[in-house]
Amino acid sequence: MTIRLTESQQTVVNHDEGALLVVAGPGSGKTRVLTERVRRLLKQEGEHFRVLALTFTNKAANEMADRLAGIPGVDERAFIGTMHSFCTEVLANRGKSVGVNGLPNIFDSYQDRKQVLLDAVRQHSDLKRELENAGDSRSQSRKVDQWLKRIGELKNELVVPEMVEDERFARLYAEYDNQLRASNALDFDDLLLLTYRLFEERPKIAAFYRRQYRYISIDEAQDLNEAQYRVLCALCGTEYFNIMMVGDPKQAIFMWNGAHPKYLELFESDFSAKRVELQENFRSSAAVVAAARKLNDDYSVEGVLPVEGVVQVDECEDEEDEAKFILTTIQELCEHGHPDVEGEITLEKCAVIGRNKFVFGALQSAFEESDVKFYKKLSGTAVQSESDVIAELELALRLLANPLDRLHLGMLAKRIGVTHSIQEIYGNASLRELTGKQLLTQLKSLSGTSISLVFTILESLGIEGEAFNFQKALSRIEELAVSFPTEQRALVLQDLGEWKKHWNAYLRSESGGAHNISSFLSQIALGTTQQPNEDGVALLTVHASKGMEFDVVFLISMNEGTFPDYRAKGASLDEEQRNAFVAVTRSKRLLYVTYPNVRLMPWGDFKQQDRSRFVDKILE
Ligand SMILES: Nc1ncnc2c1ncn2[C@@H]1O[C@H](COP(=O)(O)OP(=O)(O)OP(=O)(O)O)[C@@H](O)[C@H]1O
Repeated sequence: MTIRLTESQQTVVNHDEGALLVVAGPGSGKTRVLTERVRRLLKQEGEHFRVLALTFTNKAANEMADRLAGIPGVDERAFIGTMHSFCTEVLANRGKSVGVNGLPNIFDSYQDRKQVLLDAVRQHSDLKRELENAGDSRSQSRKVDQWLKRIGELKNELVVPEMVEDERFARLYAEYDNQLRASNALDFDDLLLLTYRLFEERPKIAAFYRRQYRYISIDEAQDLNEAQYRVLCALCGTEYFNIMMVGDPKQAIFMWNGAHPKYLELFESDFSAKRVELQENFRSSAAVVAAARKLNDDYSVEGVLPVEGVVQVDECEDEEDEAKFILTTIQELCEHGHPDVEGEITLEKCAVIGRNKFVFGALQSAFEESDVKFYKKLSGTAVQSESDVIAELELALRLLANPLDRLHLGMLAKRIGVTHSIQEIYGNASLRELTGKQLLTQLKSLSGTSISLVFTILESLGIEGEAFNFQKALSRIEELAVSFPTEQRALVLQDLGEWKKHWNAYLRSESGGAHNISSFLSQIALGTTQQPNEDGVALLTVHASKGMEFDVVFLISMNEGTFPDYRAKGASLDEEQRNAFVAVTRSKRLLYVTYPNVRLMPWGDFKQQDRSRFVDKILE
C-alpha cells in the first residue's frame, strides 16, 4: 500500500545532511518516516553509502528490513539492528584492545549473572560474611539481586570499578567482571561499556565506523540510557552530524532501567539538531485517541482518523470471568467482524496487554481449552529449555563455542553427576589451546558409567571445528525421544520445536555466512532469532508491546496494585501512567479495558481488588 506522507513527514524523509530530531506522539509515523528516509538515502546515494539504523527491538529491525527489502544490496549497505547487535559486531571485529577476541560470548540470562556474582562473593571472605549476615537464604538472594542491579546501573552510567568510591563495592564489581572474564564472557551492559571505551580510547576505530556509515538513525530514542547515548556521541566524534533520532517522551517507559527522555533534548543541543514535530495520529480511532488523551493532558493531536472506534470498560467477577469475556469477544469479532475494522478480523489482529507476565494465567487456560491460538512475548530474549536433554545440549553447545566458560561447565558437570571441581576437570590442559570438543571428551571420561544422553547426541554430530550441523543433532534427539516416557517426550518435543525455529531463523539471517556454534549462540542471546511474526492472539506485557499496533487490544487486569504496580511511588507512578498510555495507543480501532473484582493470589486465597485509577481516568 502506498501512503501519502504529510508535509512534515516529507520534510523528515527529504532531510539530507545534519542532525535531525523528530519528536512526536504515538502513531504519528515516526518509524515510518525513519524507514522512508533510509530508503531514500539508499536509493539516492548510489552504491557507496552505508546506513546504520538502530532500533529498540529485533522485531522493529525485522520490520524495517522487510520494508527495505528489494533495494539492491540493502543487506550490505545498511546495518539494521539493535544497539546491542551493533556493539557486538564492532567488538567482534575490532574489540582486541578492550579484551574481546572474536565474537563475544554473552551471558544473557539473569540466573547466570547471579551465579557469576555469587562466585565473585565467594572469592572474598569479607563479602562472603556480609552476605551471610544479610539473613536467611531469601534475604541473601535479595541482597545479591540488589548488588547485581547496582552493577548494571553503574555499567549503564559508564562507571568502571576504579571509579567507584565505596571500596568494598568496587571490589565486588571488579571481582564480578573478573569472574565473567575468567569464563571468557561479557554481559549485556559490557557490550555498550566496552564499545564506548573502544571508541574513546581508539578514535581511529570510531573514525573507521563514521566512514562506513554515512548516515545514522535511531528509533525509540526516548528510551536511550547514558551508555547508549555516550556510545553514539563517541561514535560521532566532534565532526559528524548525520544522525537522526525519533522519539516520544510521553512513551518513556524504561526510566526504571536507567533510560531517560532527557537524551532527546541533549541530542538537540549537543548536535544542534533541527527539530521536527509530527502532529497527526494515523493509527488509532477517535475513541482510542480520546482515551489516550485522558492519560496524558499534554497529548495534543491535530489530525485523527475518521473512524470512531470503540473504547469499552468491562468489570468482571474474577479472572476466569475476565478470560471468558475476552475469549467470547474475540470469537464474536472473528466471526462477525466490526464496521470500524477493515476486512475480516483474524486472531493476528488481536492483542492482550497486561502490566506484568503474571496476569495471563486464566486467559491462557481459556484459550487452550477452546483451541484459540496465541503466542506470548512477556520478557527477555533467550530460549528457556524445559527438558533436561535440551538444557544439557544447550550447555554443551556453550562449551563447544567457549571452552573457557567455567560457569556453564560447572552447571553441565553438576547435571551429569560429575563431582570434580572445575580445576580438576580442566586438569593439566593448556587453556589457550583447549578445544570445546576436548573439554567435553574430558567431561565424559569423568562421568564414569552414567553416560549422559547429551554425549550420544554430540557424537552423532561428529562436531569438528566449524563443521556444525545443528539440524542433525535435533533430528537425533527426535529419534531418541520416541523411547522417552510420555511427559518427558512432550517436554523434549516442545523444546525441539523452539530450537528448530531459532535455528531456521539463524540460517535465514546468516544465509551467506559460515554457520558456527558461536555465532548461533550469540544471535540467540541478542534475540535476532526470535520469530518476527507468529500466529494467533498476541499476549504481551506493556514493555513488549512497544512500537506495535493491533486492530483490537484488550488491556487486562486493570487493578490497583497490578496497574499501577503496587511498588510504584512518586516518579514511578508517572511512569506507570506512561505505561498505560503506551498500552492504550497500541490499539488501532477497538480497545477493551477489563478488570476483575477478585483475584486468586499465588498462595491460594482470593483477594478483593480495586479498579485501577487509570480506568477512572479513561472514564472521566
Ligand atoms: N501519512 C500517513 N498516511 C497513512 N498512514 C500512515 C502515515 N504515516 C504513518 N502511517 C501509519 O500509521 C501507523 C503508525 O505509524 P508508526 O508505527 O510509524 O508510528 P510511530 O510514531 O512510530 O508510533 P509509536 O510511537 O506508537 O510506535 C502505521 O500503520 C503507519 O503505516
